[in-house]
Amino acid sequence: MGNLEARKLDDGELDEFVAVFGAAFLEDAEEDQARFRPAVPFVTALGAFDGPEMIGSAGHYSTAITLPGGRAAPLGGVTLVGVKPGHRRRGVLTSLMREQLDGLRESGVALAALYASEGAIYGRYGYGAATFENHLTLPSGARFRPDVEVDERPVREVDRDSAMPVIHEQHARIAASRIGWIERGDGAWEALELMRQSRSGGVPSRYALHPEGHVIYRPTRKWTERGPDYRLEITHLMAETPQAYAALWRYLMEFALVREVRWNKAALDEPIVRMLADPRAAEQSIVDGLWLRLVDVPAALAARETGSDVVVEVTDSFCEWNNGRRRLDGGSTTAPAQLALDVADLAAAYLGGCTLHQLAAAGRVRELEPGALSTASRALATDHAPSCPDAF
Ligand SMILES: CC(=O)SCCNC(=O)CCNC(=O)[C@H](O)C(C)(C)COP(=O)(O)OP(=O)(O)OC[C@H]1O[C@@H](n2cnc3c(N)ncnc32)[C@H](O)[C@@H]1OP(=O)(O)O
Repeated sequence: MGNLEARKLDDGELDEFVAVFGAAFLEDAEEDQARFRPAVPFVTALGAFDGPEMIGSAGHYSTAITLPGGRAAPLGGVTLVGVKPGHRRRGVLTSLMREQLDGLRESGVALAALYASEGAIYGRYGYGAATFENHLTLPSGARFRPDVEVDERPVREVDRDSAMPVIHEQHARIAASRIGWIERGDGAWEALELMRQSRSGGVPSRYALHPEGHVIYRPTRKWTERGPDYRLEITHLMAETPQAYAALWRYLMEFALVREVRWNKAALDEPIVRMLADPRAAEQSIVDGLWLRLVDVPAALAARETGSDVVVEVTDSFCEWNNGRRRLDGGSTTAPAQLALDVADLAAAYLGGCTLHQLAAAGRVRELEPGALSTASRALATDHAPSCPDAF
């Protein structure tokens, strides 16, 4: 490899950026343009170059994420990362991560997050798995417990143009109380939706509205010798009350022809599981969701409002400006450290997706002063499991 350089791209380079990302994912060149191009104007696009040839891509959206306590903090939503085949394992991704994290820090963004194509890639850059996704499957017709209250106002199917303004409003209201939810700015929703549609073979979404909630889903139609074997795949389901939530689920579970309802973005503590007369009816499988990076540890801790003065020794080999002792409330200190951990593990516990106790049990947090682990673990724990309904 000649001179490796990673830098911000200008508008004239964006088609090539998409082509590089497409090549990394072994996509068809023309289809890539159609799929991913609409998302590109919303990202800060970086390219890695070997001489004049662009060989790597990485982008990030400027967005915000809801933190425990309800505050929304600016977030770099990292996406479109790829390195062309033939140029891998020579540090190209590392150069892009370097450029991106330096840039985010310079622009004062304390948090970055991404969805990882493979789980072993991003820990080395200080990302920790901060939310988990519950891949949920329910058989059609599964019954609620008798005490579940359903808001009986009707759920109605509407077209996309009628649905989107209502969905935007409901999302904005609900997001403030959901840890891990990402702000949806102008246009970003449409871009994400296009990308998602392309991943599901182009099947268009259907939209069903309740006065206090909505569901976006796609049907898979299948017939067997024994009859219909349809499946509904939820992409978004959100409700402002438990009763509206129950109404949406009942709507989905009473569909004719359908055998199964699936949702790959349910939360770990998704209420539907506890609403069922037979909780075993729900099949659940858990995978990592959003990976989080504390770009600026003191600023990230201050935004999180832990209210804890436990002193942690943070190690960060990729962003060395974060190395050192901090109070959990973000304040600086000269007091001795009570806990020691890597920045990726602090990120894993930051939204409440796992506890410091769980990390310590895996040998990933060291308690330096007796009692400090419990105090700190409680300070970061949350009432609800963080989740993120979006993929980007
Ligand atoms: C947020 C997103 O967009 S996720 C999408 C990520 N993109 C993809 O998965 C597309 C297909 N894959 C690729 O394009 C590339 O293989 C990438 C981007 C994953 C890695 O790019 P590379 O330029 O090969 O990575 P680079 O050479 O900088 O590797 C740095 C380190 O990560 C390791 N690494 C890279 N990829 C992987 C992997 N898939 N699994 C485990 N380790 C990995 C390397 O071994 C290296 O380790 P070392 O520092 O100990 O030697």
